[in-house]
Amino acid sequence: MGNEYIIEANHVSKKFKKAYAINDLSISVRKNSVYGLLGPNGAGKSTLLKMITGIVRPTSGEILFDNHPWTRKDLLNIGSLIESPPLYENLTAFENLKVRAALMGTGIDKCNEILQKMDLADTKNKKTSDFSLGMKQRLGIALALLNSPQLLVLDEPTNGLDPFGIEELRTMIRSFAESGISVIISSHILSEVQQVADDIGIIYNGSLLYQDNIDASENLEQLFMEIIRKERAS
Ligand SMILES: Nc1ncnc2c1ncn2[C@@H]1O[C@H](COP(=O)(O)OP(=O)(O)OP(=O)(O)O)[C@@H](O)[C@H]1O
Repeated sequence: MGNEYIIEANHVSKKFKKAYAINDLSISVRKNSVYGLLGPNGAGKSTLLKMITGIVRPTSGEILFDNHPWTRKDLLNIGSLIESPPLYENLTAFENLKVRAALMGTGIDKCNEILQKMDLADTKNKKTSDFSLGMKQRLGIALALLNSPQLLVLDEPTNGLDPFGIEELRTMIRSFAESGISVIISSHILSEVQQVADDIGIIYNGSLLYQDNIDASENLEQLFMEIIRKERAS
């Protein structure tokens, strides 16, 4: 049997000037699972995800990707959508994918397959400047899937989406995990994470306060509030 985890962060810290955004934090993300990263504003979620995707370098500690120390090469196996999707607004969805595919040496067939998978196949000649927010998010994820990653990192992917868009994305995220892609998703919308995640981690002030499996019967809101309140009071 291979290694159980796609990502393990061991005692990772990130200091910006004088303050720690992440402070001695350790998490483990199981393969083929959806991991929900929760925490209030400013908790350090984005900073952690940026370290996993190589945008920010840890000040100390180590991140393992599939049981070896993270290196830039691992980015070939990581797809990410952090902040807004990097789109050429004057191009169509297919053209956006084609540009990225050419850079990565990926074939056109893959672009068509992903357009289909992300429910964008019928956008034809529409420029992405005319896309709805949901379509733009889906195209952002499509771009992240182009290199057939083992890990998909999504930072607040449902921000600004309507309930239909959120539901659609949830179904897609579940299907990724079922097809062998591990997913890390950050959010501060608890109900949304509860419906999609297998495991959750709650971070606050740069530290991990809680990590466990989650199921529908759990009162996540109560758990979250209790954990954060207890920490604030200490
Ligand atoms: N480039 C930077 N320079 C200085 N401080 C930063 C930088 N990036 C993040 N921080 C600080 O690190 C802390 C954590 O920020 P981060 O964006 O990771 O939190 P978050 O949990 O993603 O918050 P939100 O839910 O509001 O997006 C904050 O105090 C933030 O001000």
